[in-house]
Amino acid sequence: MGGNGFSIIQDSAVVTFQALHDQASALAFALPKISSTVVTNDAAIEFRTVSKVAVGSLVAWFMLKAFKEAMANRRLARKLRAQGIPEQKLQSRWWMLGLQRYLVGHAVEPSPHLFSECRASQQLPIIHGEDVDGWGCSDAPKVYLFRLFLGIPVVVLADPKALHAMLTLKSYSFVKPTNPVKLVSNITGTMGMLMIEGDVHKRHRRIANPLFNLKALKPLVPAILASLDEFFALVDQQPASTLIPFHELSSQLTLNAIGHAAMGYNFDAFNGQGSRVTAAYRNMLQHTSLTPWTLLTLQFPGTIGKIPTLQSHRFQNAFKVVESAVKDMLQNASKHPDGHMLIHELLRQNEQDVLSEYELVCEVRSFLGAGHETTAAAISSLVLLLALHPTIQQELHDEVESTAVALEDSDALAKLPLLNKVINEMFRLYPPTFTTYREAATDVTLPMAALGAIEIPAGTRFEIPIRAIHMDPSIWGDDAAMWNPHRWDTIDLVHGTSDVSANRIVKGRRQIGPYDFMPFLAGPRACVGRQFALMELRLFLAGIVQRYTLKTDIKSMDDANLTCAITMRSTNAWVRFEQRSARA
Ligand code: HEM
Repeated sequence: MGGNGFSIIQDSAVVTFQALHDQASALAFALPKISSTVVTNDAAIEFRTVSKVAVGSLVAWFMLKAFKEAMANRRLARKLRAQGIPEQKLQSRWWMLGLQRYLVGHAVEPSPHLFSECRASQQLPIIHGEDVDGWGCSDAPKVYLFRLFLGIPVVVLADPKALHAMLTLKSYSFVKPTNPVKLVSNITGTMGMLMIEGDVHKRHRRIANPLFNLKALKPLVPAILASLDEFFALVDQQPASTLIPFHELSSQLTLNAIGHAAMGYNFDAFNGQGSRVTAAYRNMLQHTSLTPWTLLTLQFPGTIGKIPTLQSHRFQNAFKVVESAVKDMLQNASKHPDGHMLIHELLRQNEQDVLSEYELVCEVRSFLGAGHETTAAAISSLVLLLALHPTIQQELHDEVESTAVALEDSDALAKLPLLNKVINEMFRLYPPTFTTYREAATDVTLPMAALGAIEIPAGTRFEIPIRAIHMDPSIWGDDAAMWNPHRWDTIDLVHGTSDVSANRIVKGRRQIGPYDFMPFLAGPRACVGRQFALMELRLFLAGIVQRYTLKTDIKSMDDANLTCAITMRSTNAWVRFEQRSARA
């Protein structure tokens, strides 16, 4: 769409909007006069007039506001484009003069950005310059922008140098944007680490970091294994040929595990409806799925967000149940000052009351929320992938058996090479956190490998397309889309430097930088629970392949029905768990 075309539209639209607004304002001023004179004559006519004026004023006010916002977004996008950031082309050409871009962005198109599944395969070509103006595949700057409603520009950023600046060097200059944060705060409360920024975040992180070092985590192993045993007991009740919906059971397994290991709490998730808190969690997670209604409530919290629905009523109830259970957990933990669960360590670290009672509640809710769905998604993908790759599954079984590692020995498990490669390769292609978002808190300069220093105005939104980066052939080679744990035989994870692309292959080994592989993100806001998650996944996976042969009827991960809300996960992980000893 040419710039002139838009100017014409803009000018005539300004006139129209302004006229509407003026008319509405004039009518609104006239309103008292109209009411006083007409009241005795014809009440019905008066009511109709008043209603029309009220509705007209409201529409005019709303349109003017929307128009102003669309214009501000247009100016921002223009500023970004002027510095070389390309814009994704609109697919559809049927809206006059490209007005679509300024009203609904890419929302009405088959676009990688709203409801489409897990995005990477659609985002990748654009990162490489397809469907953007002026760039070819080889010299594409690994950054582009697309539009949301009212033309809000969102910069999709895969440039490692810029990611280094955004996530590490200037991490507090980029905050989490309001809408995704609101969605997550439904689960974690407003003062958990995922939500907070700046000095408040630093204060929380100082208290939380020691909870997740290896010394503090080791005592949790027996509790995690107890949850695995509960899972085994459940599976062993079924005939070996039963297909088990592991996409559901994985959530119950990880909820029990984090309950036992971190909070000393029994969620009893395998037991039918489970405890009230388990049911409440289920309700709350439903509330965070990205339905069009949820998106509208997030976009317009003061109006649509306030409309009471059955779902919001259920959510409020669930919220109260979880809140009061977490308070009980904290109260019980305070009676055992020498306890060795995460919650005891949290209270010990907070002896000086650095965190208020509400902040503590939010942190516990964050650990429960952030710690169970992500790990459930990961173990669900792992089990399905092994069922789909019987040779790797057998190799892994042999590794666990031949080294005779006791599951209790988390240090020895951490050293099993294939176990770690299988987990890494799952995180590469099926990262539970498949994408994340940031917003510039202030005007800030962002260095980019291909474009130099870019001036970023405050309020600019960013998407970090984690999964697309993990699938980029220019990073991982031509077989990037293939699930192959043995690729890690010749990979070096390079730390501390942002860009290794110039020297990608060194002595036959592929160099992967910290911003090429980010299942837990990077920098000061990377996942605090990373070591806990890895320990849990190693225990689960080693325990499961030691005991069972995994089989499935689906043919590939394409049939796994990956869905994306806060996490990306399979909703079709039907797997047979055949006991190895029973088979022999
Ligand atoms: C497979 C499992 C997990 C994955 C893939 C994962 C991934 C992530 C990612 C990508 C982030 C950064 C999000 C962002 O800033 O945009 C994050 C943050 C966080 N994660 Fe995890 N996570 C996992 C498990 C856990 C566990 C087990 C816990 C706690 C018990 C946890 C607690 C947190 C917290 C509190 C944050 C916020 C950190 C901060 O902002 O300082 N996560 N996680």
